[in-house]
Amino acid sequence: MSTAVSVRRLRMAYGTAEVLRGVDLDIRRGEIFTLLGPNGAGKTTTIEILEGFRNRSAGEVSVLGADPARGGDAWRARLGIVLQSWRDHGRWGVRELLAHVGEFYDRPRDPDELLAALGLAEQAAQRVSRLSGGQRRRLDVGLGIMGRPELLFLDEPTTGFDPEARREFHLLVERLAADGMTVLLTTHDLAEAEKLAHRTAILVRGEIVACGSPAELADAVRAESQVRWLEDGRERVLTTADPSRAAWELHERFGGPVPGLQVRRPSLEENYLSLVGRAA
Ligand SMILES: Nc1ncnc2c1ncn2[C@@H]1O[C@H](COP(=O)(O)OP(=O)(O)OP(=O)(O)O)[C@@H](O)[C@H]1O
Repeated sequence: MSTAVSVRRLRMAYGTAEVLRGVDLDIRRGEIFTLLGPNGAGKTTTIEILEGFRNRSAGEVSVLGADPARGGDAWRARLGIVLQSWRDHGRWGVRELLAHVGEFYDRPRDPDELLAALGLAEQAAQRVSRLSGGQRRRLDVGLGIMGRPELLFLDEPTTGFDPEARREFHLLVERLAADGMTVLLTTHDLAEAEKLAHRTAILVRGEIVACGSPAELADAVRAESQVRWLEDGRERVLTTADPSRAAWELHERFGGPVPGLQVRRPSLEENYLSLVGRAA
């Protein structure tokens, strides 16, 4: 499979503040890739560099075969960019706004087909300012994909969504990827990354601390369990990547059942938080 995005040793500083410290990434065509990390990790900075909106301090970046710092209009037309929110079109009608944006592209989508795919057919004539938050976000995606982009950037697309709106949004992103679009999205939400992404990179303080498929990430993140037991009247705690072996060794040492033995495997969520905490 060919590569949509390749990033090597990407560094970014705002003045003296180092925000990205040597980021490496490869995103394949047709992949849903999530950049996951806490506030201030550098997610928006990374995608702004990939979109060509921000000049990097150092490193090599290729997006759809071009360096974003030198990408021209033809290159930019192959990207779909969904900003955190378009706020300034409230007075437009929903269909009217899509049709208007379509005029900027050579091969725009049909606005009515797109409205149906977005689940917004009933809102076609409504003013943008009257949409709910979830409907608004779906329209934002519609605006981003009107020109049939090869690569879609979504910056924290589901912030503020209720579970139903989130599920519908995920289905929409999955359909787009199934049609061959590459999708790069940022999120704070581990569950979202786990559910939606083919692969996820966890960014903490400008460094990738783990990257892989949900299963690979679970292995990387679910690294440590706690083994507890009672010895000499006190509770002992051992943190280990191999709790079965630790329990077996204790069993050997005690020559039988281990008093008060407990093995606790933290949830992926707890481990993600501890990974984020450790790196910070
Ligand atoms: N234009 C700027 N000038 C100076 N510092 C900036 C600028 N933009 C972002 N930063 C700083 O860079 C760091 C990374 O910000 P960025 O917005 O990339 O993080 P993020 O992971 O997207 O965070 P969030 O999840 O809160 O959106 C933060 O410490 C932020 O304060």
